[in-house]
Amino acid sequence: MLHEREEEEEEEEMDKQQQQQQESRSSSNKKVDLGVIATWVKKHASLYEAATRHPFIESIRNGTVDLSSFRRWLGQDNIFVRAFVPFAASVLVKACNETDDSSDMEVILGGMAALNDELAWFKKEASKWGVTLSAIVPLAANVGYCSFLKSLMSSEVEYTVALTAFWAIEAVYQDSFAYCLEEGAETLEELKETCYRWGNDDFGEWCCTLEERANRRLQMASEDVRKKAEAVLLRVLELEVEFWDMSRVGI
Ligand SMILES: Cc1ncc(CO)c(N)n1
Repeated sequence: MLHEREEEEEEEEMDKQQQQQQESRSSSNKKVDLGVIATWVKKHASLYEAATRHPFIESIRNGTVDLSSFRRWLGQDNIFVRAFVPFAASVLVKACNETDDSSDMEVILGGMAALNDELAWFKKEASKWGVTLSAIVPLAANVGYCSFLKSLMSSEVEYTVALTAFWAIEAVYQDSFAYCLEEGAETLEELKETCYRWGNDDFGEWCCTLEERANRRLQMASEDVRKKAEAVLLRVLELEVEFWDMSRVGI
């Protein structure tokens, strides 16, 4: 009897160990599913949060935003988007030169089509808010960000690195403005169109597709290129924080 009981306990112990091994295998699989970019967003969560939950964005979401801050942001962002167009075009050129996968080109082209509407939207929105776009001078944070974009256009910068920056730039705006459209947000009615411009679900889905394309390239990239891409992601997040800072009055 005692011998049989010991055998049963041994079998139960074996089953338990196999169960634990199975669970650890499936949890490690979950880690693989995260993807390189989501792993970096998790690793640098405080900087990502600083870029996507900035006080300027919080003030839009809770309805307390100073409208002169908003006007300043609008005038500066129009300048940024005009510098972003050639950067996006340079990512498209790198995609055509460096990848065999034509779906990257289609995803990037999709983003560029939106940029065309965006330039027209800034003109309309500026006249709604009495902002004379032609009179706006780029402030220091904007000059710095635009020159960073220009540096990424160099042929020395790998497609995978530029694609990661492209994703980060778009994803910060999508995440920030979607936050202002969430249930319970108190965003002013007259600011909802701006938030919707980047916060809408279609743009959100496009950003996810862009993230998948970037992850695919990052997975197959060398360690050196992955390191450069991570550094560029962090730099974009820092520049986004400085851009929001610049928009607040008196800075
Ligand atoms: C500063 C800045 N970052 C990202 C975007 C997204 O297009 C934008 N319009 N402006």
